Amino acid sequence: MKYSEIMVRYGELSTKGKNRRSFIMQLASNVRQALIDFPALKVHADRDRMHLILNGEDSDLIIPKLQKVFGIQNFSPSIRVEKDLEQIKQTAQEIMKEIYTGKETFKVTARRSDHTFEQTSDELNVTVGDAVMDCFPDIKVQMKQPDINLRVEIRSNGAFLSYETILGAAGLPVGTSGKGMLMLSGGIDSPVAGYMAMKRGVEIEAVHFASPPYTSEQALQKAKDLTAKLAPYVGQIQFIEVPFTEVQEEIKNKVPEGYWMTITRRIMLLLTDRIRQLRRGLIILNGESLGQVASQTLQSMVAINEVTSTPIIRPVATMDKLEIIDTAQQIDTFDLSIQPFEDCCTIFAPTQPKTRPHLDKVHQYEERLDIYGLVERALANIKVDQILPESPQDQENEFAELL
Ligand SMILES: Nc1ncnc2c1ncn2[C@@H]1O[C@H](COP(=O)(O)OP(=O)(O)OP(=O)(O)O)[C@@H](O)[C@H]1O
Repeated sequence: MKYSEIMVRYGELSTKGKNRRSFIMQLASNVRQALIDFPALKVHADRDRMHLILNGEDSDLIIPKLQKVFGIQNFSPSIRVEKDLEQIKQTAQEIMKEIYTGKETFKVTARRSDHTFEQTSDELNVTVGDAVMDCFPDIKVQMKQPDINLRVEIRSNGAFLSYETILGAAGLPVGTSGKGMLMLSGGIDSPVAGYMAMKRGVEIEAVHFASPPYTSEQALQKAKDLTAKLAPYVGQIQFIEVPFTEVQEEIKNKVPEGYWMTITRRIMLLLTDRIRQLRRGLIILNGESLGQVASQTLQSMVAINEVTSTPIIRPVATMDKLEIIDTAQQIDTFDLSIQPFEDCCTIFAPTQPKTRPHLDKVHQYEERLDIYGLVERALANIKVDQILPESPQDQENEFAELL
């Protein structure tokens, strides 16, 4: 069906009182960014709804992208016609001819914001309903939960007909809650943590620690590909690659094996916090989940967390692994995450990491390291890349390479 516009209904925005205006502006900007590949499309946001004027752009390509924008409850693609009863009736009939299979019940829901229009909403319900029944005399009308709800809206700039309500991604528009640094490994959990944070409005930047030559180019690429899977929710994500080889070699040479993991994680966190300060983030996010591995016991978390007072949000902390996997599958990161490229933590993993590290020992071993120098050198060599959503073209190319 050739739609002329998509009408967007806001999600939780309605409960946000005074902030409403800035929320709507952020959502409009996120929608524009997500649909940047459709130059003719125009976005008009008003207090209650947002209207995407398609100007000939293809709604089939736009809809999947719009479904990833947080802050949208649902949306309806609609057809615009002149505010003329004959045209409205005819379009209603055309829509029904396309979607009615002989079984569905239906009703018409008319709404009139232009009160100069010749019929009231109730009258329009009857007029359009009769027009449909002229075409399909046996069709059943049902007021409560009909299979097809044919909506007619009379606004100042035309009459709009729609029948579909497509669920949006809900949540809050990304950017309305400030910025957080997401510690992104190549695992299953951290991309899910990033997705969940974005859903609550947090803008994320991905921080990834790489230890070449111990970690491969593919491991780095995997982290970037995971970032590209998260990018459609915002349009683009900054990816910060932190060189971590020197830190890990120093730890391996100077710290007893049982404490490698704790001290590695402390320095990762310290570095992430410095990057956060430099890039004006407010919080740190990671994919830690309670009790999965040695680094994620409560005692370990306390020892690692000691290096900063910055809030660390752990969106998946209390989720079961199966729940996390479920979300990873929904957001299409799972298959990438399980690719077996060695991460910097796996390569330098001690055989028996301390699950209950003692802070006095941690401090004692850290004395052996020039932490200040290690941190400054790593910071001086970070690389920042802008990661864009994977385009359908890239996906085709990847597929072609496999053939
Ligand atoms: N190389 C890395 N770069 C950035 N962050 C990392 C890295 N390794 C671990 N982290 C952070 O520490 C958290 C816990 O790491 P851990 O090694 O226990 O999990 P993982 O299996 O590597 O990854 P995930 O938790 O994402 O499944 C990760 O979720 C991530 O936030």
